[in-house]
Amino acid sequence: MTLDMIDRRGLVLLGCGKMGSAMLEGWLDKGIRPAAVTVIDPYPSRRLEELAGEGLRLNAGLPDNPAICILAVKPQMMGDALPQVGDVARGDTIVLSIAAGTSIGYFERMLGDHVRIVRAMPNTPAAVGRGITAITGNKRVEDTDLDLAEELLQAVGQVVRIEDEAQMDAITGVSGSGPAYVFHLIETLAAAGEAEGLAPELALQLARATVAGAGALAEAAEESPAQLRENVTSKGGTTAAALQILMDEGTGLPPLMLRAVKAATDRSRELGE
Ligand SMILES: NC(=O)c1ccc[n+]([C@@H]2O[C@H](COP(=O)([O-])OP(=O)(O)OC[C@H]3O[C@@H](n4cnc5c(N)ncnc54)[C@H](OP(=O)(O)O)[C@@H]3O)[C@@H](O)[C@H]2O)c1
Ligand code: PRO
Repeated sequence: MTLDMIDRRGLVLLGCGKMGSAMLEGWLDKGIRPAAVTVIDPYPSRRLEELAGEGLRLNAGLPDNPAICILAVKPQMMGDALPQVGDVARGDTIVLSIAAGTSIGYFERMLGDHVRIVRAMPNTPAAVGRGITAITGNKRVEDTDLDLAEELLQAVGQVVRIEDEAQMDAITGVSGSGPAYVFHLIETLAAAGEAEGLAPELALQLARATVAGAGALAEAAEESPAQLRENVTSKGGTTAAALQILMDEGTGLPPLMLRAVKAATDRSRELGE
């Protein structure tokens, strides 16, 4: 129903890079027609040009009062890019920003505090419909607006609603940036396999399938991640030998992950200053 309404009134996407294009593919998959989408991006990808051949409006004028306008440019580019969609502030279009660190207050100052603003933090597994996005809105946003944003974002994965915008920084540090930590885990697990004598392609295949399989099991199983870890760990066996290093309170993953997530969270706060 909601996606029908978006399809009818139109969706504007400002910035269609890694995150914008990941979400766009999900929306097209869910049945939003290319003709309902307007993309503004100075250097469109080949894929966007292909979609323009199917009716997507590329760097064209804005539709009259679109249902939603998604802001997906880098935080540092937002000030330059935003005037291109300033007209959406005249209607009742929902403005949904996915920019890290950039506060609702910033958009209220730039567009006016009468505008319905939703701030969201998605992640790139959205490209395969397995993202998770946190959302929150300003005072102008009504429940039905959040329902619309939620339905749109559910097209690319799970959605959680939060009350306190300040939590967005930590959410960015955990799930927004988190896929990169997991990809780095794959890289380092494969490199460690190579160091133990495995061929590079085999090491990468093992590491990739192990992380993907463990992730799927963690999501599907009723047991906690701690229990699933214990299920792998035989007393006096190989996993216990590795976990002694990985779980070391002083030098293992716990202090390292604390520092990494804190660095991302702090950077999100800085971007908002
Ligand atoms: N990537 C992620 O995992 C992720 C996750 C959550 C949130 N985010 C947020 O999503 C936003 C986009 O990140 P991204 O990783 O997708 O970056 P990106 O790949 O650089 O995408 C941004 C896009 O905006 C375009 N752009 C630059 N200036 C513009 C302008 N004036 N008007 C319209 N478009 C313009 C860029 O074009 P050029 O490349 O030609 O400059 C690029 O295609 C950021 O605010 C980021 O904080 C990203
Ligand atoms: N990518 C963006 C960044 O690195 C925001 C979360 C993931 O700033």
